[in-house]
Parts: sequence; structure tokens; C-alpha cells
Amino acid sequence: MSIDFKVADLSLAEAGRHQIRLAEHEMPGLMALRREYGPSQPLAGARIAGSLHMTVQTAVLIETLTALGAEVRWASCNIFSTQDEAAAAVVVGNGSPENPAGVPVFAWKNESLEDYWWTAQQILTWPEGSGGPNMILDDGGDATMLLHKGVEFEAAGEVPENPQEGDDGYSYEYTVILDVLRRSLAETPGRWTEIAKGVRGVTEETTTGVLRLYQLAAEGRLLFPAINVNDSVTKSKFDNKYGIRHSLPDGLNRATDTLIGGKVAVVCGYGDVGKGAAEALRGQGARVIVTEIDPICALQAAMDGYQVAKLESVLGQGDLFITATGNKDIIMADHMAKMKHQAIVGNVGHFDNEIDMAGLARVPGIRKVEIKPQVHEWVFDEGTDSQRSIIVLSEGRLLNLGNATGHPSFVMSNSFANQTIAQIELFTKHGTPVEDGGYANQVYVLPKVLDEKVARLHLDALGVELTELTKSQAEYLGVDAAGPFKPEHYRY
Ligand SMILES: NC(=O)c1ccc[n+]([C@@H]2O[C@H](COP(=O)([O-])OP(=O)(O)OC[C@H]3O[C@@H](n4cnc5c(N)ncnc54)[C@H](O)[C@@H]3O)[C@@H](O)[C@H]2O)c1
Ligand SMILES: Nc1ncnc2c1ncn2CC[C@H](O)C(=O)O
Repeated sequence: MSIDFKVADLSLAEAGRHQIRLAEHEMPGLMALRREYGPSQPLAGARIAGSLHMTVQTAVLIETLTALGAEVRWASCNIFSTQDEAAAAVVVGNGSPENPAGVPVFAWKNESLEDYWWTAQQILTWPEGSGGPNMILDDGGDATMLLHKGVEFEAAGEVPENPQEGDDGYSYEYTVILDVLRRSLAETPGRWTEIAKGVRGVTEETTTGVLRLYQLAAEGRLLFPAINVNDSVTKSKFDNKYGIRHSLPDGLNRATDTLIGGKVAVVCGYGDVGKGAAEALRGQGARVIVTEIDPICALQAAMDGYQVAKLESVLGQGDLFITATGNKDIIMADHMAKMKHQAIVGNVGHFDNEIDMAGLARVPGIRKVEIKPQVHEWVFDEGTDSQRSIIVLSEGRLLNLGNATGHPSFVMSNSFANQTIAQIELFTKHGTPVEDGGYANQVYVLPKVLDEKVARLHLDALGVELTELTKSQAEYLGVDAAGPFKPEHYRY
């Protein structure tokens, strides 16, 4: 291979290619964008650092970006979410003229945290003379955060001391990140500042990554423009909800094959993901209890027929606990100690900070038993009359990608069509004055007309027959018959 890469097993490439070929049929949005923009090559010159779950669906996204002229380097945004056959197929390539040599991928299932942060460096540091990345495509914001922290510490002239266990804000992963940056500053001072200068913008996939972007922007620390892909309606109201509705039961069944029907399922968080999770579990016959902090979402859950309770009130009832909050410290060790024998605990939020895995490991006498990869039994009070255990999936990381293969292609086609359009927007509008439609170092959402375009690209495949507004109806509604059909403040 003439490119650099690190994947589990290149011999899986043929198997991956078959799955990618079938996925293309299920991703009409991406395939339509390849037809529409292929001739004009709008991403020619784009060098995209991608940090997003390396799945079969992501492979179709990557090969759409290269079909539009981009060079790409890719890592996964989670240590368990890579499908090794997809990674191998992307490295080998699809033999197209725009992608003759394949794409450098640095991702494999079951990375260590040290591996993970090594892969993040690989997508941000391009071969000598290549010019480095000029676009970032992020999911959760780890690549964007590494670059921003690198610039911050280079400006400070040093990397802070590693926090010690027990310090506020301590996590082992954060010490890994600081070690990476400390080595980098020693080896190549100014590297991250140089890289950041070349980046035209970042497009962010998910709710949690978007939160981090708005925080950076609010502090005036965002180093380049950003597009919040998550809040395209055709992303968050589809992927987050209908995607999890499909992939949560998939993950649970592959992990434990425990019957869900008749059981009590507790879903923490009733936002877009929690709504899909609750619907899926009710669809399997579970009695679903929701926890929420937001009175509006709590009222929605109640009106959708769910009991809404505090987690502490239902610990002894739940057979299944799923976190979907995008927040931290949701299920703590003392909660898990009070759960029923063999209760199943899993997370579908972006990060593993929703479930207190570190606290669980510190419980006196606790024993961790690997049932199979990404399925662990944690035994409390072993050898005593009160011995019991819980089953934790994917070590608290998102189980639909750790224990299964994530959302299906059709729903990811919506998300990734938004990603592709957002990449084209930021790359081609670089240098355009804001008053002429360019982008400042702020966070933007794609215009509704593009959101509706993504929806249109997916209607035929589902046999949708769209009604057209008459001229007088359009005038009555005060909209253009071709759309956009809703005001910006409309909530879908
Ligand atoms: N696993 C996947 O494939 C996948 C897909 C999309 C998004 N996500 C991630 O899932 C998470 C949720 O995404 P979302 O779009 O549903 O976000 P959201 O903001 O729409 O919903 C989160 C909900 O959790 C609630 N919440 C916050 N703290 C809580 C607490 N302590 N107790 C109970 N409820 C609480 C909020 O009020 C909100 O209603 C994010 O981390 C997002 O990045 C994962
Ligand atoms: N199949 C998938 N491929 C890539 N990413 C996936 C897949 N399923 C869920 N995700 C997570 C991305 C999702 O848009 C998010 O917001 O986290």
C-alpha cells in the first residue's frame, strides 16, 4: 500500500466492500450528492481529518467525500465502534479515479485509550509537504478539542501537570491526552498552532460535540468556523431518534439476548435519543420508566404514556437501565449497588461519563467478569448472602456501536448528506466575507432549504408521494411553493 494506515486486518477488505456496496443502495442521499457534485469536484483541494465511528455507513461517507475531490484521513471517535471490515475496505479503496490509492484509516475495534489518542494525532498530522488538514469532520469533538488544547498549551509554553486520581476533573483518559500533548510540544513545538492556521472549519455530527463547540464559541476560543450538523432537522430528528430505535435493541440482543418484553426498562433522558430508545423498548413489550430534568421533556414522556420518576425511586424495579442524556454522572456506583440481580446497564450517550465506571471499579470487593467482549458482569459482595451482580455493556460506552453496528444505512444517509453539504459550505466559502455569506469563527446550522433538500433526497426510496402547494395555498401560508415550508422557529 502506498498510503499509511493502521487497521485490524486488510484481508477483511473484500467482505467490507460487499457490505459497502449494499449500503450504497440504502444511502440515496449520499449517492445523489455524488451524482450532483461529482462533475464540479467542489472538495478538490480539501484535506479532511475525519473523527467519526468507522462503520460501513461511514465508509460510504468517506468515499462520497473523495468522489467530490477531497483527500481524507480517518479515525474512529470511539474505541469500540469500528467495523474492521469497513476500515479495511476504505484503506484498499473503491478503485475510482478520484480515490485510486485508498484512504488512510487509523481505526480498529477494541483500541486502548493510548491507541485512540494516537489515531487522533494521525488524522491531524499529515505527511510532510501535504499542507496538513484544512477541514475537520468531527463526532463528539475529540479531534477539535485535541487541536484546541494543543494550541492553548503551545501558547502557554507548557502542558499542565497530570491531575491525580481524586482531583476534581480527574479521568485516566485526560492524563493520556496531556501525555500526548506533552510529548508533542517537546518533539515539535508549535505543531498544533501551525495546523490550526490551515483549518478552514469543522462540521460536528452530534449533540455532545455541538455543546463543546458552543462552549468554545461563547469563550471566544473557537479557532475556525463550525457547522452544527446535529441540529439539521434531517439529522437529529432522524438519526438520534429513529436510528437508536433500530440500533438499541440490536445492541441489547447481540449483547445479552435477554428478553425485553415484560421487563421494566428505565431510560434516563427523553430528548431525541431517549424518545427513540423508549419507543424501541416499549415496542419490545417493556414497561418503560423515564427520568428527566427538563419539565417539557418530562411532560412529553408522561403524555406519551411513560411513567416519569427519579432514578433513585426505581432502582429496585428496573431490569434494564439505559442512559441517553449527553450529561455526566447519571448512573453512579451506589445506584448500581442497589439494582436487581443481573440488571443490565448500558449507555447510548456519546461519552462514557454517563455511567460511573471508575466508581464501580472502586467498590470494595467488586469483581469484573468478562462474559464476552463488551459484556461484563460486575459481582458485588461475592461469597456473602447478599452476592448479586449487574451486567454492564461496552464498559459504559455507547452500546449500539460497541455491542452492535450502529444505526442503519438509510438513517445515516440523512445525517451524512448534511455532513457532506456542510463540508462543501465551509470549504468553498473560505475567505468569503460574512456579509456575502461567508463564515466567522462561530457555530452555524445549515439553512432550512438545504435541510429540506436532504429530506427530498430520501423520499423516493420510501415510496413517498409528496403533495404540492398550489400558488394560492403558498400565498395563503406566506411561503414559496418550492419551500422552505416552515419558519426558523418551527419545532418538528
Ligand atoms: N448512540 C448514538 O448512536 C447516538 C446518536 C445520536 C446522539 N447520541 C448522543 O446521545 C446523547 C443525547 O443526545 P440527544 O440528541 O438525545 O440530546 P438531547 O439534549 O435532545 O436529550 C438529552 C436529554 O437528557 C436530559 N437530561 C440531561 N441531564 C439529565 C439527567 N441528569 N437526568 C435525566 N435527564 C437528563 C435533557 O433534559 C434532555 O432532554 C448525546 O451525547 C448525543 O451526542 C448518540
Ligand atoms: N452506523 C453508524 N455509523 C456512524 N456513526 C453512527 C452510526 N450509528 C450511530 N452513529 C453515531 C453518530 C450519530 O450521528 C451521533 O450523533 O452520535
